[in-house]
Amino acid sequence: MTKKQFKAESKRLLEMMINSIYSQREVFLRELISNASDAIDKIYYKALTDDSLTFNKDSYYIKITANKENRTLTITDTGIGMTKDELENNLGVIAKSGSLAFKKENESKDGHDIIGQFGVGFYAAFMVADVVTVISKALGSDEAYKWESEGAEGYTIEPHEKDTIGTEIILKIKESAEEESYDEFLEEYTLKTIIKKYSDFIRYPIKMDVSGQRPKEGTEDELEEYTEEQVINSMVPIWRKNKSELTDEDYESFYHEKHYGFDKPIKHIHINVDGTVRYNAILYIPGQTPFDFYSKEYEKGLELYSNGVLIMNKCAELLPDYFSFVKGMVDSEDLSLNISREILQQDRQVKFIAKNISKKIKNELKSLMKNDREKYEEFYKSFGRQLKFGVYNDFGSNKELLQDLLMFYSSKEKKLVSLDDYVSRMPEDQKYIYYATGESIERIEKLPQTEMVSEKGYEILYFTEDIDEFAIKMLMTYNEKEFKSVSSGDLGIESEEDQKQTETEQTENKDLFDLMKEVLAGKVSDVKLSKRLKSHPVCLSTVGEVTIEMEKVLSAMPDNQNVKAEKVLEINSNHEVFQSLKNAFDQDKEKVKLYTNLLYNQALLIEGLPIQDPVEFTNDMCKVMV
Ligand SMILES: Nc1ncnc2c1ncn2[C@@H]1O[C@H](COP(=O)(O)OP(=O)(O)OP(=O)(O)O)[C@@H](O)[C@H]1O
Repeated sequence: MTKKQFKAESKRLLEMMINSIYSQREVFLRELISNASDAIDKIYYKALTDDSLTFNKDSYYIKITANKENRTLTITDTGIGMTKDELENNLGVIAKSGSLAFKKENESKDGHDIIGQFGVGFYAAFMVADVVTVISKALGSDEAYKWESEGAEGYTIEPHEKDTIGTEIILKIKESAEEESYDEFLEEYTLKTIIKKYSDFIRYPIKMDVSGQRPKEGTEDELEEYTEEQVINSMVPIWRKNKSELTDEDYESFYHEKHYGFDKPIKHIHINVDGTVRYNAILYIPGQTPFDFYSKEYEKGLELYSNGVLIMNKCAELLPDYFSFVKGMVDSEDLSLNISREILQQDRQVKFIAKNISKKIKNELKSLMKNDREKYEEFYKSFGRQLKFGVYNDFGSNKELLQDLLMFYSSKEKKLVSLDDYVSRMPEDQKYIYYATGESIERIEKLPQTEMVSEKGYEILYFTEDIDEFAIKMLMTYNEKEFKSVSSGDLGIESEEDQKQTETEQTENKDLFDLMKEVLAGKVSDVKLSKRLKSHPVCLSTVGEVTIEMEKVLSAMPDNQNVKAEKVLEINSNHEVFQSLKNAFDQDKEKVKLYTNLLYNQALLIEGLPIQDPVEFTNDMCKVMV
């Protein structure tokens, strides 16, 4: 059986190419500049093996010239040029990439990597031009040729005059129609912006005649128009430079130039990886929280370059959510791009890079915490919350990675401490990592529940953010030490003797407590004596997973599921109030009810919880007074 070749309707194919590959028209310039850069690179490669050729970088350039009157935009390069055959084969055959073939023949050895690979970029010119004219003279040839096409209808090739080696591409820019304007592609400002955006790091100068006004010599206040040739691109990407050549100021200016932020970054991280997937990255930890950081509008991501050409403004896949504050860029030669160079067809390499980057950021933050605590605290104030969310999210799958970066306010140190700081100085007899939750440090300091733990000399971590307790619940332990809320039923501190005594007193007063429980039915699950309280008469503790702070957070959520903490009212057996309760129980049961309600409401207030019936509470207070 003979195999038949597929045929393509080339006219339709070209139309499809022109209209459906790129989502933004402006990338036509990126494609043509990349081709010009490839063409110069090819001379460079040839010079490596051909002694008769010398490659003097300074004599190679790309020039962009706009002519508003004729509506032409010309891209001139001093690259390798094309012979008649090459014009036919490369520009006359869709999806034929002379550059890819060249690349295969000349394996890249030193980072000069050819950009073109699909053989389609050139046709992007037809998105903005009615007619495309290519005049080219190939290296080593005496003849030049003109290739011309109006798009789908085909093309012509004829001999042409051209003195120098290289290629000139003349685009006859489309007339603007009602809703579609093409005029901007003849505007100096727009062209400059597009060049800066996509082709800033093309390694050859991209020149343009730029006009402006300047004070006229010999006059006081007269201005004169001038036009001068300027190089628009920065050329050498800072990320390809040697770290030792770069100063902090260099990194800072790059941060500002790229508009990553207006602030002064806390830290930069420069990564050069030459492994299975080669990439360079410059990452920044911003100095200030972006104003929209904790809102839905904030978009995370890093700039993604392939060989110095911008592919994506914000590649979200490169950053995990917990490091979403990181700014910067990644450049890799090893990305699998799709033909529009816009989205990645398979993101194996991106995943690999993302994983590496994450590890690197973590290590850098860890060393910042160790070596420059003050700076780390500054960072933590801005983005610590995001790290805690990171511990909590995704069912805690990143907790191992992030736990060392967490910090909380310490009751003893009166400043932020890490979990490692805490655990490493725990006394031998201390079983748990204690924490207390509340709205503010001042409020927590006054919590009755902290009394016993503090008296024992143990350090307490203060949790003042909504997310804190949730993150810690996800963590469960740190260095095999369990976390314990000072409000939890069993603090693991009470001596056996104390416990026995409490149990005895509890049994002796069983009827009193039963009555109090009856009064508070549905509000608390138990009423009991407490040894944790020193000077305060009452407090609330909780049983089970949901704590009072968690209840508060959950009830403030839009999809409030009415989750309640199981509360226990604890009474200080050494407080005079307990004696009053006992007396009331013997003499006047109504008074027990009154006192019980008062004490319960007081406990709620201490916890920052609302009182169900404030009027009744104030009436009860009055009853005690009169
Ligand atoms: N300015 C130029 N100088 C020399 N050769 C060129 C020039 N522009 C295009 N070519 C040749 O034409 C071929 C096709 O260009 P085109 O832009 O369509 O694809 P590409 O650059 O190979 O791949 P991609 O679609 O990935 O950009 C190139 O591979 C190159 O051989």
